Amino acid sequence: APTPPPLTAVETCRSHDVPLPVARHHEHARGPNQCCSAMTQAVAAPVAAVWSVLRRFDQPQAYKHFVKSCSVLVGDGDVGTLREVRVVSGLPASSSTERLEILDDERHVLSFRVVGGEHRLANYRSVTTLHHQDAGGGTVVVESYVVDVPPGNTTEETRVFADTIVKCNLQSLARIAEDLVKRGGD
Ligand SMILES: C[C@H](/C=C/[C@]1(O)[C@@]2(C)CO[C@]1(C)CC(=O)C2)CC(=O)O
Repeated sequence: APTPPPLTAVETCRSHDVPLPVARHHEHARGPNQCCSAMTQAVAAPVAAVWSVLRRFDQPQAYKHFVKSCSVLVGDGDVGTLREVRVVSGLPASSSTERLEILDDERHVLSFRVVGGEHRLANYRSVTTLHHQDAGGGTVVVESYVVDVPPGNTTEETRVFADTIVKCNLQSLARIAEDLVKRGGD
């Protein structure tokens, strides 16, 4: 059976009863040769614990296992900060220069965009938001992105590639935050 069309970010948010105002953050203007996607991750830890890991723009390697190292080129960790990410071997990438676009400690919204580097995901921009799960005190993470489809790849190939990395990142973020809470939130 043909793969179903990917849910739009707003539909994804709706499907996880994420309040629509938050879904607004995940509406990306998609150009003709771009692809976008959105996914969610449940975390058995409070929003504050997940946010404490997610918000560290200078330390993505805390949960992104494709990142070998990160150095801050400009800024102090707030909006406008530029980081240079070095990537593990085995990916069609070696480095990425990324700018922090949104860091909202009240509404738990983080967004960055790729502004350079040696890789194939030109103009990648993502938005990640955290939501309190009504029952159980856990967290739902919603992450969406928009990216150029590289020459020689289809939209679907691009989406599968980026989705796979984002899913790994979100699963790792969930484990790290859950361990943090188990260890007593040190
Ligand atoms: C898909 C996105 C990141 C991708 C990369 O950071 C990169 C921009 C350089 O290396 C990668 C890990 C893979 C790649 O090909 C393009 C997920 C995220 O980190 O938030």
